Amino acid sequence: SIFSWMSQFFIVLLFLLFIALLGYCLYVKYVHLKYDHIPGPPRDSFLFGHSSTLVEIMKRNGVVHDKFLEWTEIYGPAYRINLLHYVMVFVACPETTKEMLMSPKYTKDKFLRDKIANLFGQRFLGDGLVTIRDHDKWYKQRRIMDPAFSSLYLRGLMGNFNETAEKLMDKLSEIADNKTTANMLRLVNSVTMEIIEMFHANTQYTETVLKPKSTVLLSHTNIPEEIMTQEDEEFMLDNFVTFFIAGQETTANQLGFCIMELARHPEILKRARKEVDEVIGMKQDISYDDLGHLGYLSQVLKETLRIYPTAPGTSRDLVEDMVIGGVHVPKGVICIFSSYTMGRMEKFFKDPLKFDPDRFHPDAPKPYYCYFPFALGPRSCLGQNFAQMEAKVVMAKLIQRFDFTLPGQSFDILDNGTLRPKSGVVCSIRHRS
Ligand code: HEM
Repeated sequence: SIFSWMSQFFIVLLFLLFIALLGYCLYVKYVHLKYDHIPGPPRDSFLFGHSSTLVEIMKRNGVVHDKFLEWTEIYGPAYRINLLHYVMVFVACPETTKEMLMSPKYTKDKFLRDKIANLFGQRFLGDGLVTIRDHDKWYKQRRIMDPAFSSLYLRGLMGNFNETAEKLMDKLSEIADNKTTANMLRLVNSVTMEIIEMFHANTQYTETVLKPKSTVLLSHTNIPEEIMTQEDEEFMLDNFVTFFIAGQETTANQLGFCIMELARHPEILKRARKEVDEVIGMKQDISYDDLGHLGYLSQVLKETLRIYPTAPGTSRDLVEDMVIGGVHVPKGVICIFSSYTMGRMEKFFKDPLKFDPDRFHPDAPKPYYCYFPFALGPRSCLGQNFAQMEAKVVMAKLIQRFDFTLPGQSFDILDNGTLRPKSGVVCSIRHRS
């Protein structure tokens, strides 16, 4: 009858599923055998590895990176975590960081980008420049984008940076007059949002990037006209989205943390203010050359990203066996590089939780592959200079005109993939006396 036929069918199906599951479990076991010599915390479960510890931290709005830091301190510069048949190795070894990030051989890993993007951050959705993995395709596109971030173009954006930051100053002026408080994180978010919109609308940029046959483009990149295709243009449109995600919040969050730390450290604020007064004085418009003279403010911004790297790390596929920090790591794992972890290790930065911009004094030794808030090497941040110019203009104007204090709030981090100040940095604002 049809019933016995169906029950037979289900029995066979169940049997096949059982075999498939068994096969998969054996494969997971094989993966464990292959990589378990790499030190690491005990697994929560055979199949799901360490994920329940991490999910639990995320559920209570904790910072997973603090767990990664703790594990690095316990298990050393190459430790392992598992999820299903995937193995991730967290690297806190400067030599390996140098070797893997500086070479195009180690491509961005597929797994983290495709499958659990939410676990480690959702900032790099889409098929834009951040997420593309194929080296040749990426290289071609990056060469097309580069001129839009050249110092020539960035110089031309100073007017926009000033104008947008000026709007924030108007709002702050009103807040100071009314003696109310300001959610600084929200306010700087509207600045970075407006700037990135402006950047997209900017005709020079549109011409450079979207009109492939423009002479500007060709002279800057030496790309023969005929290799620009319809597909390239679509790709560039994807990058609009990417730039929003990669560039807007990361910069706003950096500004938020920076304001938070300056409000917390009046002596550092005082030093930054002295420099701003010397370089800019009472001037309203900040010039490109002024930015070059704001050395201490640059140090403050760098130190902000050491403790609070708003895009905390990056990852690569290990395509060949390697010895990392004395541990033999067979190829096939995903290597995770965390500027958050390395930036907070006593081994690399003495008294790591102390906010001290002098670590980045021009005479101080440069951090050796243990500080990379914009990643490193060929896949490093394209918007780094853009972001730091923007941040400097906003900070310089703020310091020039206002006093700000934090009336009793937390300094906690909210980890949403990108890191941001949990409290929103609510400040009392006064006109400078
Ligand atoms: C403080 C602000 C910023 C921080 C901390 C930051 C950080 C980073 C990091 C860590 C990466 C590497 C990502 C990865 O390996 O997956 C990256 C890539 C990238 N960022 Fe930024 N970023 C910032 C601002 C910006 C801005 C303002 C833009 C654009 C206007 C931008 C555009 C990009 C692009 C296009 C890439 C991909 C580069 C490539 O792979 O060729 N970023 N950024």
